[in-house]
Amino acid sequence: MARGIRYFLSVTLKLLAVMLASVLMIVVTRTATFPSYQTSPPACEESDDDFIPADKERLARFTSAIQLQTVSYERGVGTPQELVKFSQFIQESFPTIHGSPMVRRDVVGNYSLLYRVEGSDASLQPYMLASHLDVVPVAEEAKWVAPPFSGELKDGYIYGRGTIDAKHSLMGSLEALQFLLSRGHQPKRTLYLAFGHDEETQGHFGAKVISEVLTQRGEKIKFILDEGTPVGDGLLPGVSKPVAFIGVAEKGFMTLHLEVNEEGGHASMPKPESAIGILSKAISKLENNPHPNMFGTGVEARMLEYVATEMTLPYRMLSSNLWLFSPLVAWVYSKKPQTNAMARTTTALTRFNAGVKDNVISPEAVAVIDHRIHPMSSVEEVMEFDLKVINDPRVNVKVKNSRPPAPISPYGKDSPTYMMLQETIQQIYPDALVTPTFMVATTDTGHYWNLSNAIYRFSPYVMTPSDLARLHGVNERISVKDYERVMNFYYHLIVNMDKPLETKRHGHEDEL
Ligand SMILES: CCCCCCCC/C=C\CCCCCCCC(=O)N[C@@H](Cc1c[nH]c2ccccc12)C(=O)O
Ligand SMILES: [Zn+2]
Ligand SMILES: [Zn+2]
Repeated sequence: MARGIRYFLSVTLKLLAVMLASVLMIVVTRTATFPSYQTSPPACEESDDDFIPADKERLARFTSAIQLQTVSYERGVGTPQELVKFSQFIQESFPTIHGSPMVRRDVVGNYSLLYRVEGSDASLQPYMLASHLDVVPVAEEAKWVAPPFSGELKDGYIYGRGTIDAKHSLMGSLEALQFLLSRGHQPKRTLYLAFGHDEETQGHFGAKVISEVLTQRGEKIKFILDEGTPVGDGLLPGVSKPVAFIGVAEKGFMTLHLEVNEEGGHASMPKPESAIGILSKAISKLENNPHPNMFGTGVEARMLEYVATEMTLPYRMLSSNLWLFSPLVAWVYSKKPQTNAMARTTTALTRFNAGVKDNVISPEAVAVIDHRIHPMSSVEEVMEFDLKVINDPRVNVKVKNSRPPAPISPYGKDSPTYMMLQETIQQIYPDALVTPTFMVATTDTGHYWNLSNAIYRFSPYVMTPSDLARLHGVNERISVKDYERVMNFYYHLIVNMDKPLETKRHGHEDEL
């Protein structure tokens, strides 16, 4: 009997050792031979005629754009006079665009702007460059090193609300178009510039109406590029080179209104549970029971694989073997808010209101939860999860607003449009790696799904970890060098869109 057990143990141990050795071999082989998704940057053909300098005039125009306080506060509550002034400012600042017979300008939804630049080849599908006119309000003004609506130049940076969100792309695309038109260039492919006026409050009166106008015109758009993820410097652990993140998808969202109604009364005779207590327990349960970590099931895994060969060895090993290490990477990602946002549906408690007086038991308590839904989950799944966690019929849960995660746009070598975007980025950032990702925040593109199946979100400026807090925060700024890159990025993009979207290099024909 003892011999039998010994024999069984020794066979089991040998089997385990063989399995371990095989796993190790697979890990080592995959790490050593993992394919590179990076392409070398296109040859540089740039001449002086082919470059938009951030000269005095262009910088002055950008400063003026920042000085107009086009703030959006709440849904439907913006700054109409400033938006009108901004519109006039754009008309005066870009006379070549506005005087061109190729350009049609429409004011949509009272303040949003839609430009159509007629291409010479009507058989080609138009494409669209999007941005927005509005900005978020300023808080903590005293902490700014320059007034937030000054557009002041300080140590090589332009400071002000809107510099990276998103007047850089609005002004940069207009500068590029003006530069091209003033050189007598007519694009082959028709292009739209779409500037919503209320993106910061979800675009219900801007982008949504732009989308309706284009739908009425029967327009199908080849691809859409909106504001989005930047060129990260130090944002991705294990990569020392800059990484340009192209947002090929976007999380969904669900805003929940939670309400508890109980009997109020005199504070001297409380019941064991109050409306405030019941609601507090419910939201505390939600905070303590995060939605499942879904890392590895979506684009975030591809993001790591795209840069795997460029990572330092430990990260390279993990990223080229996600079949094995996904749970470990998922755990690491869950440790920091900005990476956790990529791993799961997040739960943010954004509002909590109750009570009117110190000695009155409040009959009512309300809270708002802002969920951002992982691209591989759904509105329904999130709701079901929350109700199970709360598990209390006294808590009334209502959906205020929701949007499912965005469809995933084509990416990689099979998508000529994505590859054109990648090459354009490399023309401006030759040292950067390029990788697909998804946006954890939402953009106006949520209103454009019916117009195109190829929607990308990218902002061509560099962002370091310490810059993350500037977005919607204090001391928002862009370097002069980056603003110059923004203008030249759009310039190259417009030029590249006139070349066949092919092709030999990637083995695909353009289907229009
Ligand atoms: C490992 C990391 C890799 C990726 C790094 C990426 C870093 C991210 C850096 C920059 C992203 C820039 C995003 C800019 C766009 C922001 C758009 C935005 O803020 N939209 C709002 C829309 C909104 C307004 N009210 C509501 C209510 C409910 C849902 C949405 C909104 C937003 O998403 O909050
Ligand atoms: Zn924005
Ligand atoms: Zn914003």
